[in-house]
Parts: sequence; C-alpha cells; structure tokens
Amino acid sequence: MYHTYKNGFIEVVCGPMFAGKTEELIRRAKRLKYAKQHYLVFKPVIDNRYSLKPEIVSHSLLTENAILIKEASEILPYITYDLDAVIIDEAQFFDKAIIQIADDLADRGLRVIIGGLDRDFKGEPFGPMPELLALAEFVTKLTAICVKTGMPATRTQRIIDGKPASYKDPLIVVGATEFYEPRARHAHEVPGKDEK
Ligand SMILES: Nc1ncnc2c1ncn2[C@@H]1O[C@H](COP(=O)(O)OP(=O)(O)O)[C@@H](O)[C@H]1O
Ligand SMILES: Cc1cn([C@H]2C[C@H](O)[C@@H](COP(=O)(O)O)O2)c(=O)[nH]c1=O
Ligand SMILES: [Zn+2]
Repeated sequence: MYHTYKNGFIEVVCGPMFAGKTEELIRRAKRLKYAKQHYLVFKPVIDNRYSLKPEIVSHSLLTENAILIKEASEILPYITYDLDAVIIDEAQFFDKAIIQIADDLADRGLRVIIGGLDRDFKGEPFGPMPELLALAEFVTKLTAICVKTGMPATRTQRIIDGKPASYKDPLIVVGATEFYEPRARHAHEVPGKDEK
C-alpha cells in the first residue's frame, strides 16, 4: 500500500542566549522567501528588547517582520490554506498550548520552525521547550562562546548587580547583555541551587 506524500514537520532551534537561534530563524525565513513559500513569523509581545516594532531582532541586529502575540492560541486565526510555514521565536515564553498547536499545524502539512531557550538561567528546562523538543522531527542545538572559558556555551548565566542570580530569582527577566552571558557547563553558577 502506498501513502500519499504530505509535508509537515516540527523543527526546533534551541540553545542558550547568544547562540544564534534568532539568526538561524531569519536564515530559514530568507530561504523560504527564495523558495516562494508563504510563511508567517510570531513572537511573544513580552520580548521588546531591541525593537518595539513587530519584528524579531537578533543580538547582531538582523531583523525579520513578525506578528506579536500574547498567547499561543492567537496564532490560529492567521493560519490560511495557502500558508506553507510558521516561524515562532522565544517559544520558551509561551503557554503549554503551543505544544498541541505546533503538532496540529505540522499534521496539517505546515513546516513549523520554533526557536527558544532549552534551559532557563538556573540550567533547568524552560516552559514548553522539553515537549516541543520531544515532538520535533528536527532539532538544532546551537552553542555560543563561553565568556569565561572560550569553550562552547550551553548555559545562560544571569548576572544581577555584578553577581550570579540566585536560584530563587524570578524565571522571566527580559534582557540581553545587561543581565545575561553565555557560559559553558563548568562556568555556570547558580547560588542556592544545591539547597533547592
Ligand atoms: N559570547 C558570544 N558567543 C556567540 N555569539 C555572541 C556572543 N556574544 C554576542 N554574540 C552575538 O550574538 C549573535 C547571535 O544572536 P542571536 O541570533 O540573537 O542569538 P540567540 O537568539 O540564540 O540569543 C552572534 O552572531 C554574535 O553576533
Ligand atoms: C535564561 C533566561 C532568559 N530569559 C529571557 C532573556 C531574553 O529576553 C530571552 C532570551 O532571548 P534570546 O533570543 O535567547 O537571546 O529570554 C528569561 O526570561 N529567563 C531566563 O532564565
Ligand atoms: Zn533570539
């Protein structure tokens, strides 16, 4: 018995801050443009770091137009029959509904490209990312350069007033180099983590 060929995948691009996740999403968007594919880019409105305009922005200031949303379900009204792909950045900030939405969109034949932090500043799995990673057909795990060792950085260090943020710090603090730096496993510090 032959099955008809149908497109539709989940691709996750993860890693710590400064690893190049947003640049990679922008690269894939550019290739979709060359392929004359219809796509939309979404990001949580909470991410207002480099721009208040509707766009995703990399630390190197590359940009791509995006739709700003508060909740994952706001993606659904934008899904039209002619859409080929959906790109979602900062997925760690979304509610768990994004997991089912990503799966349904891939089942419907869309290419779903998701960028997000696999770990929070404590080094622990972040929001819906573990499930998205489990469901994805393709996973790209990027590394940055550790500012302490020059080794591949797989973690994000949060620094508050010049000191490593404690385990009890809030999960969400939007920011860039004023609060965060990429670090390798053995250079990552989380005071209070052992007593959790
Ligand atoms: N320590 C670092 N290691 C790697 N890239 C860095 C570092 N610090 C700053 N950058 C910049 O960050 C860019 C990646 O930005 P971006 O794609 O926004 O990353 P992410 O979305 O993973 O946080 C790099 O191309 C580089 O210009
Ligand atoms: C580790 C960590 C990060 N954040 C925030 C900081 C930034 O606004 C985004 C990550 O952006 P990037 O594109 O990956 O550079 O997430 C946070 O709120 N909590 C954390 O633990
Ligand atoms: Zn990013």
